Formats: sequence, structure tokens, C-alpha cells
Amino acid sequence: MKQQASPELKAWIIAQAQAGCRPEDVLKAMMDRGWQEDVAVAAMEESLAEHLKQQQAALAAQGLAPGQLPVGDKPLPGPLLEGSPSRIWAHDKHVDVLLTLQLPRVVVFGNFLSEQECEEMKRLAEVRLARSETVVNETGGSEVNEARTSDGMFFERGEHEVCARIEKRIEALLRWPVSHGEGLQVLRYRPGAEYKPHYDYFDPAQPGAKTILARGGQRVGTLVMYLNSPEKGGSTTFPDVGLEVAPVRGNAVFFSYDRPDPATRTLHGGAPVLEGEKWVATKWLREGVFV
Ligand SMILES: O=C(O)CCC(=O)C(=O)O
Ligand SMILES: [Fe+2]
Repeated sequence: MKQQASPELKAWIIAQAQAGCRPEDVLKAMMDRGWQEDVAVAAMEESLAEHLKQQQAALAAQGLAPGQLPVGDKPLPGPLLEGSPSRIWAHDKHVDVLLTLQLPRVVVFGNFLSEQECEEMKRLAEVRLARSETVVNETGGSEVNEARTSDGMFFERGEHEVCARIEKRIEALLRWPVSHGEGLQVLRYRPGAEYKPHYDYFDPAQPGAKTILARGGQRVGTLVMYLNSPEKGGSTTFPDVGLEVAPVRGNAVFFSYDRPDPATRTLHGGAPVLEGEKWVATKWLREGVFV
């Protein structure tokens, strides 16, 4: 006589999966309780497929793509991509959507910054880059970080009108409050300079993590904006998935990570600049209010 999987059994299967049990253990438990193997397998497949469908419907109702919230219901920054728009209105202008990837969660934007905004950001940052270089020279120039051979500086949030405007645009595009963002960082790479593959989240096991995390929690998203187009080299690479984003003035690459874990596949770097300079502005988004 063929057994019939009950709604209770299906609910129990979903609860096991949510608790992180391995499918083979769940199957064994069912068979230990007297369920026929083929009925148990079919019940598992059905329940999990149904559960996945319900979860995706719930995400879509919030305007989120599946993959934006891989586990639990932790909110993450990200654009509204329902209906696969090719451009999105963000505060004061249209921004193009050029590419989206689910895992790692990556979105490439076109026309995020105007030519004037790129020039202004470079001009405002340059004086402070030059100053930090002098300091390095005075100490004998031994402060070279092998992994990161660019020069960098941070603006305060809203430090200049152009910073505030860009921050409002990021808030609208990525649906994440200005208050939850760090100040804009500008990096300049000279020929040969690079940023070796790394994660942007903070390793909770590092000694300084407690202090860093006290200022707004983990980083959950990154927006790298290109302020110029280097002649050759300098793409942003995601080695886990073989993705390379070309640095094009005014474009930007966004990625998010729901936990400080390599499973997010957000390992990324700035490939060596082969010819010309590369300038980027980076915005890091925190879980909470960054102070
Ligand atoms: O320069 C790039 O393409 C990447 C920059 C980056 O990874 C960062 O600023 O954290
Ligand atoms: Fe980074």
C-alpha cells in the first residue's frame, strides 16, 4: 500500500532544512520512522521546491531579486531590479544598468557620474593625495603596502557639495541611507599599481575588529566608481567567478555581501594598471549608522 506524505511531514522537512540538517540525514530519519524511500524522496523534493517558490515570491513582493537575500531576511543594499530595467532614476539623474550577477551579487552601472563630477572629485582629492605622499617620503618611503600600491584619501561624508550629491544618488540607487555609509574614498593608481584580491568586509577574528565594528557594524556593500578610463589595464576583477569589470569613466560596480564569509564570493581586486593612471572613488555601506 502506497503511503501519502502529510502536510505535517512536509512542514517537518522544511524545518529540518532551515535548521541546517543534511538532506541525507533527513531522509534517513524519515525511513527510520517507517516512510518508504521513494515516498520520502518525493516528499523532500516537493516540500523544498514549494518552500523555495514561496521564498522567491516573498522576495519579489519586496522588489528584491532572488539571491539578494540568500539566507534569513537580513536587509542588504541594492538597486530595485524588478522587471529588469535598463536604467534607473537615482535622485537627480538616470543611471544605466549594464550587468547583473546573482552570486556574487554584482551590478555594473553606466553613467553613474558625470564627466564634471569625475573631474571635480579628482581635483578635490589630489591635494590630499600629494600631502600623504610627502609624509611617506619623509619617513624614508618604506610604508609601501605590497598588496595595495595606490595612493588614497578619505572625504568626510558630505564634505563638499559634490560628495553630498553623489551620496544622495547612492542612497536612492542602492536604497541605503546616507547615514549608513562611510565617507567617500579616492584612490589613484599609477602605472604598475594594483590592489591584490581581497574582501571588503572586516574579519571578525582580527584583533581590531571590535573597535572597527563599533562604528556602524559590518560592511555589507561596496560601490566602486571610476573617475577616469586608464589607457590599459586596471579592471576590477572577481577571481572566484572570472569576472572583469572594465574601468570606464562615470561607470560604477556594486557588490554586496550578507556576511563576512568567502562564500559570498566577493573576493575582488584592482588589476595592475598597464598604461596611464586609474582613479576610483569607493563608497562602503555599513549595516548600521556609521559614526
Ligand atoms: O580599484 C578597484 O578596481 C577596486 C578597489 C577596491 O577594491 C576597494 O577600494 O576596496
Ligand atoms: Fe575592495
